[in-house]
Amino acid sequence: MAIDFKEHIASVQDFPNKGIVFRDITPILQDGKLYRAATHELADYAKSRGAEVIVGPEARGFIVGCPVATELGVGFVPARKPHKLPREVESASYDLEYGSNVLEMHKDAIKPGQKVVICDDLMATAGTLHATKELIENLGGEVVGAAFYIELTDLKGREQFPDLDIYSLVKYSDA
Ligand SMILES: O=P(O)(O)OC[C@H]1O[C@H](OP(=O)(O)OP(=O)(O)O)[C@H](O)[C@@H]1O
Ligand SMILES: Nc1ncnc2[nH]cnc12
Repeated sequence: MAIDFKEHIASVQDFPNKGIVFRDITPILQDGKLYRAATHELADYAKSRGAEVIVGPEARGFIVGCPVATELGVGFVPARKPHKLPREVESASYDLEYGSNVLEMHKDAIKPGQKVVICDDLMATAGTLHATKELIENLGGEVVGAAFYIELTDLKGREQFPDLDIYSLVKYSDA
């Protein structure tokens, strides 16, 4: 029977700021069967999109994206918060549901024409997706899909990317 991942996501009112309902995936991660099942779902999706590399934004995108990459036997590229990567970087900034974000990738992280699937735990405003996609495209990669455990549909992130294939395991309409 299909797993209802929503049953295993904790909703925390007013975290980190008043008015935000934080969707916490740690109950999935701490259960080996659930983490593996969620990984398999995203890996099947990424395979169907022809992913040659997985990109994950720091930090939860590492937790979600790394096992997908190893499952498929493709590389993983981190999009990191500023001043963490030691060599020449490409940078992009964007606003979040709370706060703002700058992400960086090594300039040689993506080969021109490489097909990339972005993996992260959650899409809210899609600011992180925007910044990550921009970085990949500036480096010559092709973003062939984006995969999330959770999509907050009221924030209309998906509508900002009419040409991008977006996959999510669960959706919440009350952001
Ligand atoms: O769609 P958006 O509005 O951009 O929000 C989604 C992003 O916010 C969270 O990351 P956060 O920046 O809080 O960092 P973390 O993974 O280090 O907790 C989450 O993991 C996504 O990357
Ligand atoms: N509501 C939310 N819950 C968890 N992570 C988030 N990142 C941005 N918005 C979030």
